[in-house]
Amino acid sequence: MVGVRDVNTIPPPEKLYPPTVQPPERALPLPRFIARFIRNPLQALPRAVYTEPVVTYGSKRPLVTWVTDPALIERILLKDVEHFPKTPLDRRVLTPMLGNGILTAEGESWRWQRKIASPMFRYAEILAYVPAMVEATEQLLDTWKQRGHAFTTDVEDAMTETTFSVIARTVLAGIDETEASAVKHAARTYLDRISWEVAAAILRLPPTMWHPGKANMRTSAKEVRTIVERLLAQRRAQPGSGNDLVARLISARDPATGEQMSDATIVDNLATFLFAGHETTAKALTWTLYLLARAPQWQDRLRDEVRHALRTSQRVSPGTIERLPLTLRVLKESLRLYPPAPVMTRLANQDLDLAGTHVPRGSLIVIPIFVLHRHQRLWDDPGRFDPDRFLPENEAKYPRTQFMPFGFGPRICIGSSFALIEATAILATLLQGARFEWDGRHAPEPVSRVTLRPKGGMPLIVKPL
Ligand code: HEM
Repeated sequence: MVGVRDVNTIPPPEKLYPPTVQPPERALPLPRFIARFIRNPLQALPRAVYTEPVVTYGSKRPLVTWVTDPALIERILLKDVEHFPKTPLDRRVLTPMLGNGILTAEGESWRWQRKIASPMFRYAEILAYVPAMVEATEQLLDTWKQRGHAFTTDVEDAMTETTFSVIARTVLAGIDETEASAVKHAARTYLDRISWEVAAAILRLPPTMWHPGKANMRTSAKEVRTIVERLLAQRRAQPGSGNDLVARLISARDPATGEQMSDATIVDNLATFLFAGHETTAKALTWTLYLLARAPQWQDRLRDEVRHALRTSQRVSPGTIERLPLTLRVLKESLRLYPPAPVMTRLANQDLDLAGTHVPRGSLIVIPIFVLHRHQRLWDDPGRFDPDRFLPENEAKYPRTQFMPFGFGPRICIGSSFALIEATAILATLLQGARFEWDGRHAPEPVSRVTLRPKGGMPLIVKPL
């Protein structure tokens, strides 16, 4: 039986095994594999991927090679990185929305863009955005407090609103509400049907092939890019304004040559930051709130930690972030169990051997982060929620590629500091203003749609404090 762990079998919170995907015992025949893949790609991965280092799918020529061995992942993403470029699949699926920005570009173009943008994403620079992150969260808390009583709400929606509001303030100050809501809606529509496009790419069907939602995906991509183009034009007309990422991208120069980004490249990257920068962090917060609602003792400990860290002040500030080690530990355990970007892909650009498995040139390599983080050989009791795995003395024992919610190597997420600071600031602020409780029933299946969504949303009981 493939499905979500039955709610009735979930043990009490001291030993919490939150919902996961039950993999098929054996690899499924192609038609069932594809049908299940379209519903939820994670449900198509056979159990062997959770127990073996390398598993291939496909009889003559593998359609997919799943790799979950930390040493092999390090080889793919770092040591032999030139033999494992990003895939045509990634480009096909993301380019209509993101163009040739940092996430999708390759070679010299990628290197140059990454060099120009990296300084803007340094930890110290991002700390300056903490007030914007706290303000966006306080706005949400205000609307909750106005209700004056406990209520059930979908925290997935609330977190998407909040992280988008942060991105709007820090990446694109000046975006108005109508445009912001159009971008949010378009990003959701684009991701809704993305599994069709991924499945078509795995089967090497032509990019022109029709599938449900294809036209909507195209329209959504166009809509986002038009809004971003208009905003950039506005900012060009008022040079020197603001400290957001648009202003920084406009003025950034290659330190060696003085070269600046073209408008087309700025648009690609703004679309990338809008898209990659809010959905992922929203999902991290959504799953964390679920875990805290299921483990109220952890929720209390975190609330206490925040109170102490705030000292005499009322609000979370840049200085508070580093005083919240327990909060960070819980966030990491949440990122382990529910990695917001659950899958990464690479292309083998030559014939090779991976732990005794022959992988022909042109093979699609998939690093299923979701499975890596729950691999039977790597983790003790992998399905259990246990933030103490990330006590410094425990964390030091894991190879660098055993826990990698942000990827690894030269293409590691440029926004990882942004995401961790933001998730910490938002969570700490939320815990000061509300309590989150579970309704005793909802056990959402994690569904991969580029980001990891909870099936049926994430209704939780919110009690304003
Ligand atoms: C919890 C939140 C986030 C998670 C889990 C996450 C995850 C990832 C992962 C796994 C990759 C590597 C993809 C690959 O190598 O194939 C990546 C790359 C990237 N992420 Fe994030 N991300 C998050 C937040 C952000 C934010 C906030 C931004 C920007 C504001 C961002 C921008 C990017 C960009 C531009 C890349 C491409 C980097 C490159 O190829 O050089 N991400 N992210």
